[in-house]
Amino acid sequence: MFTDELQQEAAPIIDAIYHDPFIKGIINGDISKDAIRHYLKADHLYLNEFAKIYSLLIAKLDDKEDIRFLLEQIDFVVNGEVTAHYTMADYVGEDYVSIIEGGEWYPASDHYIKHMYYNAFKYDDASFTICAMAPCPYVYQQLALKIKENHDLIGNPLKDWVDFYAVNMDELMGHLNRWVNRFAETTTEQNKAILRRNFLESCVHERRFFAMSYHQEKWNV
Ligand SMILES: Cc1ncc(CO)c(N)n1
Repeated sequence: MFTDELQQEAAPIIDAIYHDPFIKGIINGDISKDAIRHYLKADHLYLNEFAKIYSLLIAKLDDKEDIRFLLEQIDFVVNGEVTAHYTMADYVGEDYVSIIEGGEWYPASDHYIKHMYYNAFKYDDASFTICAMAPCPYVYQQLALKIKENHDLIGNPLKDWVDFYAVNMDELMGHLNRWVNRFAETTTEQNKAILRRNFLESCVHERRFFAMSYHQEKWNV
C-alpha cells in the first residue's frame, strides 16, 4: 500500500524525534515548564487551524460517511484533544487558559500550518491536504507507542499525555490511509510524488515543532 511506503520512509524522522530533547524530557518527566508552556501556546492555535482545515476538506467531499467522519474529527480536535493539554497544564501547575494566553503561530508552527493551508487551497482533491495532515496523528501515535514499549511511565507526571496518543489514533489513521490509498491507486506518479513530499515534510514539521517548543523559539519582531 502507498501509505505503508510513506510510513516506512517516515521511520527515521520519527526515530530522530524520539531521541530529541523534548521527547527525552517527556520520558524522564523532567522537561522544563517553559518548554511545555511554549508548546501549549503553540499547539492550542495549531489545533484550531487543524480543525478549520478539516472544514475546508468537507467542501471537497461528496460521500456522507467521509463528511460525517470529518465532523467527528473536528469535534475531537476541538473538544477531545484538550484533555492531553490539561495533563501538561497540570505538570506546569498553572491554569490552562492562562498558559495559552498570548500564544502565536511561532516560526515552526507557522510554517507547518501554512503547509497544510497551501495544499487545501491549491488542490481540488483532499488527498494532498490529508497527506500533509496525517503525520499529526501518525507521528504522535508512533512516538507514544515507542515510549510505552521502552519505558515504564508509572509515576511520570506526563504519563497521561503519552497514553492519550497511544490509544486514540487507530481509527483515524485507518480512515486517512484508506482515503489516500484510494486516490493513489488511480493518480499519476507525479501526484504521488507530491503526496509523498507532503507527508514527509509534515513529519519534519513535527520534529521542528517540538524543537521550537524546547527552545521557545519566537519571531522576535
Ligand atoms: C503539532 C502537533 N502535531 C500533532 C499533534 C497530535 O494531534 C498535535 N497535538 N500537535
